[in-house]
Amino acid sequence: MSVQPSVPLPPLRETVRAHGLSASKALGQNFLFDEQLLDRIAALPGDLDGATVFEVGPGPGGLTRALLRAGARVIAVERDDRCLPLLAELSDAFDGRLTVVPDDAMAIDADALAGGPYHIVANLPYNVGTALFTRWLEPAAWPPQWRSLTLMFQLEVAERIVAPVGTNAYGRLAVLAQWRSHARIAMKVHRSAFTPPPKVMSAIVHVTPADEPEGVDPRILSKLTEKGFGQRRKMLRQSLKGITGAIEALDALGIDPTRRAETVSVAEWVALARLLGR
Ligand SMILES: C[S@@+](CC[C@H](N)C(=O)[O-])C[C@H]1O[C@@H](n2cnc3c(N)ncnc32)[C@H](O)[C@@H]1O
Repeated sequence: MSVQPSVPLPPLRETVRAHGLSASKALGQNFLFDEQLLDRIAALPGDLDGATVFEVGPGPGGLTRALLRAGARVIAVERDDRCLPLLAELSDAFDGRLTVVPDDAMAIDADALAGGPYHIVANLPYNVGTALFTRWLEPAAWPPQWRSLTLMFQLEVAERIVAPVGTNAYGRLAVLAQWRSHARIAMKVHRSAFTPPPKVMSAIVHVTPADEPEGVDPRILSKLTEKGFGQRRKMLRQSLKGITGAIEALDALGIDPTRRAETVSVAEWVALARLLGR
């Protein structure tokens, strides 16, 4: 479905030029202007007609326009006040379906703002992208209030999120993203699609909640992987020795303590966390 604005909007590049908005490196700004690409990204969460979407960093609003065209109600958090007049025009053109929160996304409770089920869609600023992502993966209650995450990362980060065990990219991010979620790279995006083009390639990761393994405290899993991958070249008996009971748990599960964190599968980390939580 495609909902057109009630007031015709000029092409985004023109709006940006008219407002004299230039990209700020400090705020991680790389803008997307290609409407077809933006519509493809907005289609990744599935049918958004009438759905609520939380967007971090709308900037001048390219992705926001695509989400609104897809019929979503959008709540967008933007730190850069220079973008607010452009976003206000967008909200008017789409009959108030866009709410802009001028704040730092790190200080925002998205669950409370959305007030019900919602999707998260964002071309994330690289400086807070991973911190926001791990926060969305770590709620105590599961399934979370969000129904899907559709997030643009640098390709290297996206590869770390979906990495299988035993690969160089496999680490804490992969375990946190995979132990109770399905995570996949949905689309690679060439650097030339952005203004200005970043130095590296990007990719969109799509994540949906999966069933949660029983009897696992997410805080224990978080601690274990933090220690294990914090010293990834060390043997487990060394990297995990600061966690009470961890060496005994390795033994009880038949996990060789001379192995390294990157050889421990997601299921093995989960089993370790479960045993330590008893
Ligand atoms: C990569 S740009 C994406 C802009 C736009 N969504 C697009 O796709 O063209 C990242 C956006 O996040 C904003 N931003 C950076 N840090 C932020 C933060 N902590 N909280 C909210 N927005 C932030 C930037 O101002 C910028 O607009």
